[in-house]
Amino acid sequence: MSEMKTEGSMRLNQLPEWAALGKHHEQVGGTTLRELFAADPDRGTGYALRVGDLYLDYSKHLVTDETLALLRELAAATGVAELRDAMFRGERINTTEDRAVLHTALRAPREAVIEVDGENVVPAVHAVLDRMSAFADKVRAGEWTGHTGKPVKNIVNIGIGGSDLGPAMAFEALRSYTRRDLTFRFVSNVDGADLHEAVRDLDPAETLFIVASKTFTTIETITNATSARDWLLTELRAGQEAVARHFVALSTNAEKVEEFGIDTANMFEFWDWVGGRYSYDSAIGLSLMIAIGPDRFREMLDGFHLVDEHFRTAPAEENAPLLLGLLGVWYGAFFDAQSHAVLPYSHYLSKFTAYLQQLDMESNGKSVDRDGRPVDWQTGPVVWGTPGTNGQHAYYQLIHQGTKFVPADFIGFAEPVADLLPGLAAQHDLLMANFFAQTQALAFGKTPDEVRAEGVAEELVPHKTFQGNHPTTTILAKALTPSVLGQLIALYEHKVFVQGAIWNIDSFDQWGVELGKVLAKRIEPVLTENQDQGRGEGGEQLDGSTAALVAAYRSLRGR
Ligand SMILES: O=P(O)(O)OC[C@H]1O[C@H](O)[C@H](O)[C@@H](O)[C@@H]1O
Repeated sequence: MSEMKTEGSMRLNQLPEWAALGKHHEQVGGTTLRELFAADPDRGTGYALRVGDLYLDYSKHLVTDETLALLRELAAATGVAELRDAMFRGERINTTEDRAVLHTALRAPREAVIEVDGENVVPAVHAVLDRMSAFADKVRAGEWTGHTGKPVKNIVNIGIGGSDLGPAMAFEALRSYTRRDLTFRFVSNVDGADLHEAVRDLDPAETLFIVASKTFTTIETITNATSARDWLLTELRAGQEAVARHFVALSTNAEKVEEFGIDTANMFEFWDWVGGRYSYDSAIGLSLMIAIGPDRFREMLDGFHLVDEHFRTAPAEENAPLLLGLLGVWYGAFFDAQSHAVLPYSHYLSKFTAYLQQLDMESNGKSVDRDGRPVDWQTGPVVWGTPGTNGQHAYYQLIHQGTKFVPADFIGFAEPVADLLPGLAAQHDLLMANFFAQTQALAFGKTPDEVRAEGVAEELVPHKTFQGNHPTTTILAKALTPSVLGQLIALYEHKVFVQGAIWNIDSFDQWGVELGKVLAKRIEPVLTENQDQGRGEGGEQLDGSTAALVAAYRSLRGR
């Protein structure tokens, strides 16, 4: 780490490369996309990249060749490539937790050698994948039976954050590849309603709970898992001995798994160098593997690996994660963009943006640099969005005509999924026509003169004018396959990495989630016990607002 360029050295906004971008922005920041396309009619093909199965169009961005060159110089000056190489080498680049960051090892081929503290981790990765495969095959074959001897048919993943969003998102994304005769549910919220709705119509004798938690200390997950165990044992009128057939664990913490009562023979392991939000291609993906089968799961891993290799080796000019990362830095720093929309035109990607929220916002929602100094530049954006075309009839209005500047990614597929009901595939062109039309409208808008030419009354002209100039990336692939999903996720993982490297923040810790956890623990007894309402667990005075809210809650509950 000591050779990292930015550590302890010049701050991002003191770099000459930063100043050069600022000056460049003053010169070209007002240039419109209409002007850029008029100046270069080949922009549509020139500003595009192919990575694996992904076609990535970045022509509708407010950049010129010079902007891109300056941004790449910034990446060079901030040591993005050096930090990337350090990550792939297994160095402890997560400095605040003193950990390596090696989600890329989870999809490395069997013969690869990646060392952490002198030990090659790849054999262990594949050993777990093999165990997962054997288990998934058993469940899929109806050979994994419950306590009463019935084959398991319902799989309920209990986890939260990275131990939920990844498998839940990928299950949804790859639904057409899943075993439709098995039922999959994902429980995350500590609100009992979540587990209630997940199990109320299930036969416990046919239900397998997968308790997914990296730490196995997360209160929501342990609470839900305990309730699930109580439900199962009560319903089956069985004792502790039934647990082994109905509960498996995905974790890095064997001790806690055992403490919970799950036999470590039924535990699928991963490692502290896998961050929660980077973990669904680890053992955390077991529910997905059962759903789509080990072969499809491995295809997905190959998709991830393909983009890992691209990120590691492609020259800066053609490096897609680098490009996407730099574009976000450009808009955050010089256009004051506060948010970034991700708008998939696939219903199967309905959880994709929620997944990216954790990936991006938990990684780059930081305000001190790697040396603990406050940053005085924008870091991670608010990531948001839902699948098209639904958003078009809801919040796109604000993107088109509001006062906010919202760069957006549009993700679409040339083909509908294979198993749609007869006739429904014909709707795909309509979906995609919307997909193309939206980025067109966002980029080029409609001028007042164009509105007038349509005979619109003068007083309505300002209302019907579209300012345009809203930048978008379009990502197009032939179909949403397991490999393509892996490629997409790796693309975003590395984009987030690039931005964190440039902003000089630790993208791999998440201290910001801790305070709320601690306070919830202190407040809980005040809600449930006959305790002085104004005081927390330790007898400390609660702040006025919280004390009043607790009093209102207790009164509503008759306590
Ligand atoms: O997998 P677990 O250890 O249960 O953690 C689940 C989640 O909760 C934590 O609070 C972190 O904010 C997340 O990064 C993590 O994915």
